[in-house]
Amino acid sequence: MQSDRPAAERQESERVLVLNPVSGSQDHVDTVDALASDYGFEVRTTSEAGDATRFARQAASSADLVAAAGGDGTVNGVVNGVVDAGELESTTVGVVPAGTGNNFATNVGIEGIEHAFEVIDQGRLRTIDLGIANDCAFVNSCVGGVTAEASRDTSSENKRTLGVLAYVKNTLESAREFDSLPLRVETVDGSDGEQKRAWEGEALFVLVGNCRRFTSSRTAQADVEDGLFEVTIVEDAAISDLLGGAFLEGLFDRDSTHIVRRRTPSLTIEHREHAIEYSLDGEMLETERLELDVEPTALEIAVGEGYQPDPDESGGLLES
Ligand SMILES: Nc1ncnc2c1ncn2[C@@H]1O[C@H](COP(=O)(O)OP(=O)(O)OP(=O)(O)O)[C@@H](O)[C@H]1O
Repeated sequence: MQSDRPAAERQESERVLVLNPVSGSQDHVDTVDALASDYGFEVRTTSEAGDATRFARQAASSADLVAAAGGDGTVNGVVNGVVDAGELESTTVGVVPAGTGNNFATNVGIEGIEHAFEVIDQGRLRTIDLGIANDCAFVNSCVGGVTAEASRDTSSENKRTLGVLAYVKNTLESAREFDSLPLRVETVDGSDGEQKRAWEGEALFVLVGNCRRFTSSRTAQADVEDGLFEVTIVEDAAISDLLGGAFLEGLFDRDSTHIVRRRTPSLTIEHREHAIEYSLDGEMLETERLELDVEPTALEIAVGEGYQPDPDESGGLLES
C-alpha cells in the first residue's frame, strides 16, 4: 500500500505547463498564465490538435513536472507525451482543470484552477494506474461504440453533468438506426478472484473505467490504485429500456439484466466485422481489435485533499 508523498519534497529542475487555450469556455488563459508565472512554470500554449502530446514529450526529458491546463483531452495528450518520452518514472503530472467536463480532475480531488496550482505546489502526490489501449494511454475511461460525430456534437452542459456518459447519450439520440456491435470481450484472471472469461454477443457500448466507473451510484470515481479496470458491457437488449424512456444512469443499476460487469487487469475487445470507434478520455481511436492493459501505479500525479484511493471505503468524491 503506498503512502502520500508531499509535493514540497520533490526536487525539481524544471516545471512546464501545457496550456490548451480553446478548451472549456476559453476564458481561462489569462488566469492560468498569471498563476503559472507565480508558480514558476514555463508555459507552452497549444495551437492545434496533437500539440499537447508533442510539447509534453519534448518537456518530459528535462522537466520533472509537466502540468496540463485544459480538459480531459489535454490531460490525455500530456500523459501520452510523457509515456512516449519514456519518462513516466521521473515525471510528475499536474492537472489544471480548464475544460468542459474536467472529469479526471474531479475524480482526483482538484476543485478549480487556483486550487490546482496550490495542490501541485504543496499538496500530495500519489501514483495511480494508467490504462493502455493498443499503444495509447488513458487515465479516466475508454468507451467503445461512441461515434466521433456524436462526441464532437455533445453539448457542454451534458458533458459537465454526465461526463463520458454524455457521449453515450448523444450517440443513442443522434443515430437514426443504431447498429449494435457484434463483440467478443475477453478478460483475464483478476487478483480479486475474478476468472478469465469471454463474453460474446451484441452490445450497444462497452465502457472500461480506470479512474471512472459506470454505476447508478453518484460516486463516479473508481479505485485507480487497485490495478484493475471496471468493465461494463451494455447488451443490445437494453435498447428497448432506453427507447422506453429509462434514464441512462438507471441502466447502470447493479441488478440490471442487460449489464455485464467484470474487473480485470487486462482485456481484449474485438469487433467481428470491422473497425469501430473508441473514445479514450474523449479522444477518438478507430480499430477492429483493442488490447487493454492496466499499468499499475505507473503515473505520479498531484491530488487534492478530497481524493481517497478507494471510493467505497471512504465515501469518495461525488459527481456534481
Ligand atoms: N490550439 C488548439 N486549437 C484547436 N484544437 C486544439 C488546440 N489545442 C488542443 N486542441 C484540441 O482540444 C481537444 C482537447 O480539449 P479538452 O478535452 O482538453 O477540452 P474540453 O473538451 O473543453 O474538456 P473536457 O474533455 O474536460 O470535457 C483535443 O482534441 C485537442 O486536439
